Formats: sequence, C-alpha cells, structure tokens
Amino acid sequence: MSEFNHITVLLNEAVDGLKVKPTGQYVDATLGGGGHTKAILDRLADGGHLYSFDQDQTAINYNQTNLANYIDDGRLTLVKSNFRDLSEALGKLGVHKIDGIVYDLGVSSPQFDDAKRGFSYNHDAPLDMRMDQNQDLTALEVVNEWPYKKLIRILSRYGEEKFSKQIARSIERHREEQPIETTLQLAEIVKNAIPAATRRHGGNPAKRSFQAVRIAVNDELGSLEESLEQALELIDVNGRISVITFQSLEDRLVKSMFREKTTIQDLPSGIPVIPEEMKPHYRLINRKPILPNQQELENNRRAHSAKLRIIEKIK
Ligand SMILES: C[S@@+](CC[C@H](N)C(=O)[O-])C[C@H]1O[C@@H](n2cnc3c(N)ncnc32)[C@H](O)[C@@H]1O
Repeated sequence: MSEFNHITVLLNEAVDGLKVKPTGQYVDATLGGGGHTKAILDRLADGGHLYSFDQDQTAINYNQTNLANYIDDGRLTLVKSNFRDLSEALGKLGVHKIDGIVYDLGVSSPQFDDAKRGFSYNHDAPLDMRMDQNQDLTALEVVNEWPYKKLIRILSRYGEEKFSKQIARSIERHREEQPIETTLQLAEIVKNAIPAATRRHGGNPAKRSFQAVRIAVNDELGSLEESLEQALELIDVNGRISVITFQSLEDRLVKSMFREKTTIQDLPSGIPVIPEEMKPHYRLINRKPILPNQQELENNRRAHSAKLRIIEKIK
C-alpha cells in the first residue's frame, strides 16, 4: 500500500504532553499511519528508542516501508501485537521500563475507508470489523450468533442506543430467516427498527449500532483497561501516558482510571498532615481533557469527538 491517508488528531498536543527525552524509551501503542510515531522519532537522538504497536498487519506493512530509515538507524521497532499484551511484548524485547506511551484510539481512516474491512455503513461489504485480520471473532458472528440479550447489552452499553431492544429483536427476526451477511443489510435492519420520527435527525441511524458491534468484536474497552494497567506499571518516574479517545465510553474509562491513581483512596478523616506513603504516585497534567483547536476542528472531521488526557508518574 503506497497511500495511507490518516490525518492525525492532536498530534503535537499528545507528543508534547510526553515531554520526550532524546535518549528515552517510548511506546506508540497505536501506530496506524505513523503520525504520532514520526513526531516522537523526530525528538529522539542516539540512544533513544520507540516501540510502535499495531494489531493490524496493514499498518505494520505500510510503516515498514514508509519509516524504513528509522528502523534501519536503530531508533524504531514495529511490534505487530494487540496493546493488551504490552508488558509481555516489550518483555520479549528486553524492555521493562519506559519513559512514555501514547494511545490514539479507534480505527484509522484507511481501515474505515477500505470497504472490505466492513467497518462502514456507507460501503457494502461482508460483516467483518476486525482490526486484527488473524482474530477469529468477526462482526458476522456477533450479529448472527450472539444471543438476543447479549445483543441488547452491547447495543445499549457500547452504542448507547436507546432502541437496543427493538434493534436486537429485528436482528433476531431477520437472522431466523437467513444470515445477515453484509454491512448494508445490517444498516437497513437497524434503520427500519428505529421509529421514523427519530430517524430524521442525528446522522446515520446505524452509527451507534455499528460502533457497538465494532467495540464488541475488538473488545476495545477490555483491551484498553488491561493495557493502561500495564502502562501505569511500566512507566518510570517522570514518565507520562497520553491517551486520545474518540467516544464517551473510552473517555470515561480513562478518566476514572486516572482519577483513581491520582487521588488518595480512603483517607481517614481528621489527619492533620498526609503521610508521604499515602500520597498518590501519579499526577494529572491537566484537570480537564485537552481538546482540538478551532483550526483542527475545521480541517478534520474525526477531531470533533477527540479528547486528550495525560498522567505522569511522580514517585
Ligand atoms: C486512530 S489509529 C492511529 C493513528 C496514528 N496515531 C496516526 O497518527 O496515524 C488507531 C490504530 O490503532 C490500532 N489499534 C487499535 N486498537 C488496538 C489494540 N488494542 N492493539 C493494537 N493496535 C490497536 C488500529 O489498528 C489503528 O491502526
């Protein structure tokens, strides 16, 4: 693949937030088109190293060519792995401490725009939605085999879909007659299950259901939580984690994990001075999430829902 048109969101903010040390050891958990990777590499000198993860072979292949000079000069290692296996994959490379890590979550534009990946309700394709092409579970299995109650749960939890019951019931009815095999079939079933008055506003009616199925297929929230737990352990003192999220469920997860790590849990009342050992090991760099600026919002549709949170290990 020669073109990989992904416009990186919050590029400088996320990388500036890492306070890159030229000789530090860094991780980009979500390589994609390599936007954040390249920005980190440009701040590294001899002795500095970046490990860039992606579970999608297409992203790895593209960057193997596109960033070959950084691989050849010993600054970059590409790791084809789910970031939920962060510690294990880094351990195999002899890395047990890092100075920073960035996550730019979700799917890349090329994944979304490549019809055959089955992420989009705008292109007709087999129901797939796997970021990792070697994974067994596909959207076809979720839609055709997951029980009715489980469908309701993912539609309402991951899609925040008000009409989860109606949609799940309609999916069940259709799949009893014949398998639901394509993105456009699913989009049509979802659209017809939603009351006509609601369909008229709020964008494509299938958007929330497609998000829900995608999150379920890739276990996006489970892998993020597991990975962040490991990242918090892996970062050295003064090390930082930057996370860019694109939907409220991810952002809530990051916010609550970071809050837990930066506040004192179960502080007994009436303590005049907080003992050093009770003080948190981490601090938030910004209380509120960092949002894209006006220019970025105008130039990049994906930027609208983006939020950046940064945490630092202080002791
Ligand atoms: C939004 S894109 C990253 C874009 C990148 N920052 C850039 O500037 O081009 C997200 C990438 O992360 C990958 N990804 C998402 N979840 C992952 C996971 N759990 N493990 C590994 N890679 C993941 C996707 O395959 C995709 O290529």
